Formats: sequence, C-alpha cells, structure tokens
Amino acid sequence: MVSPAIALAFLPFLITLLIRYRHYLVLLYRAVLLGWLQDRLTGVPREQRAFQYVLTHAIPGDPQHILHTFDQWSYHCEHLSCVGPLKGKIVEKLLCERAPRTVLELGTYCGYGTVLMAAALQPGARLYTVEPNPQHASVAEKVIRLAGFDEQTVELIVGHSEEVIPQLREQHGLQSVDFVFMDHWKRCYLRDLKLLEENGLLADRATVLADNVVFPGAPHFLQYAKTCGKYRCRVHRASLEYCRAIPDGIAELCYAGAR
Ligand SMILES: C[S@@+](CC[C@H](N)C(=O)[O-])C[C@H]1O[C@@H](n2cnc3c(N)ncnc32)[C@H](O)[C@@H]1O
Repeated sequence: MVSPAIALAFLPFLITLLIRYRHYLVLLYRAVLLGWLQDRLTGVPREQRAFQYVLTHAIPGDPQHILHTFDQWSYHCEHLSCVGPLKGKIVEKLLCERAPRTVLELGTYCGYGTVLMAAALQPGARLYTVEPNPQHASVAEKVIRLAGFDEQTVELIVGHSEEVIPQLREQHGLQSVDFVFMDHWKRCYLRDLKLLEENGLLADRATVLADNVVFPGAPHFLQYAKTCGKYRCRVHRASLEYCRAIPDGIAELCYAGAR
C-alpha cells in the first residue's frame, strides 16, 4: 500500500501534468473517447454522422459552405481529422500560387481537403485522391459530388497509396504530378515520397505538402526532405485542426529534380 503521505507528495506533480497536457487530454476525449461512445450508442460511424449533418445543413454545390459546415460539426460536435480551416488556408494559398495541372492527395478521409483543393484548381486541372478505407471513401465520394465536382475534375481512387502510386501512370493515365498533398498515416510519408521519386512521377519543381509534421510529427520524412538534396524544404507553422492550443505545421517541399 502507498502511504497517504507519499500519495500527497505526488499530488502537485500530477496536477502540474494535468494542467500542462490538458489540451491533449481534451483532444483524446473529443477525438477518441467521444467518437467511440457515439459509435456504440448510435451504431453509425462518426464519418457517416458528420456526412448526415453536412447533408442536412450545407448548401449543395457550394464548396465553401460545405467546408464551413464540416467545421461547425467538428468544433461543436466531434473532432474530425480533416486538414481544417487554418491549415486549409495554407494549402489553398500554395495551390493558388502554383496553379498545378495535376494534384495528388494521399488520404481522402471525408473529402474535406479534396473539396478545399478542388475549389482552388484552375479550369482543366485534375485532382486524384487516394483512400483505402471503403467507408471513408464512400462518404468522400458523396461529399465531393455534393460540392459539385465531377469525375473529370476529381478522381477518387480506392486503395492503399503504396499499391496505387506505382499504378498511377498505367491505370490512371497520370504522367507526372505537380502538387502532392500527403495527409495519410505519418509513418507512410517517407516511403511514399520515395515511391513517387522512383516511379518518376514528380514533375520538375513539383510541390509536396505534408500535414501534421509537428503533431503527431513525421521526423524521418522531414530529415530526409532536408538532407537528401532534392528538395527545398520549409515548415509552415499553425495549430492542429480544431485545436488552436496544440501546435502543428505543414511541410512544403519544392522538388529540384532527380540528382
Ligand atoms: C487525416 S485523414 C485525411 C484527411 C483529409 N486529407 C482531409 O483533409 O480531409 C487520413 C486518411 O488517410 C487514410 N489512409 C491511411 N493509410 C493510407 C494509405 N496507405 N494510403 C492512402 N490513405 C491512407 C485513412 O484511412 C484516413 O482516411
């Protein structure tokens, strides 16, 4: 048995920890526990619940209103792992500056980032987005079409990035890509960047963006990007989607071509 005196001695330490990491605890509650509980109570997956809300409240054919409705749900109901409005502005700004002809997104989830980027595309440009989870893909497909984007503008590919990337040229007619948005599992970033290089899919001066490089972080990816000599790399600091108190950032890589 721990004596009460020892337990009391640890109390200030415990309280300090709780205060210091309170934002992460709130995130854990909103992103994991609340979602799990609602899944059990309603029998409907979180992404489907979010889509029902969007369907009821958003204006069809208005991408900005659809994004805003997702934001409302995420701020007031449950946490969604979309790029969110703050980092979304960074992605949108860079995409508008670069005016790419072809865009590749890894990790579609509910289609938030897809709609955000599709709305900023130049006429005639095309976006390919890759998602392995069939339930997420089904929600994303509906969100993308609800926003008014047809298959000529946005192609949703259901599959794992490591299987889809080597097939992009032959099966999807994609010769090279000007703009990549990596937003899937962080441990896959480095592997998929190398896959894109090996398959000769990165156009000269292509831009590669990678979300969440501060939280939860992708240190091996960042180290490679900074030291391999093929990229100019910078990190745009922001905060985690729907959690202003947790720092996060988006890495921007500019490809200098194979060396
Ligand atoms: C953070 S969410 C993507 C958010 C989305 N980009 C947005 O802004 O709305 C991550 C998604 O990556 C997907 N994912 C996981 N592994 C993947 C892989 N190997 N290839 C492509 N997507 C993957 C997950 O199923 C999940 O839907």
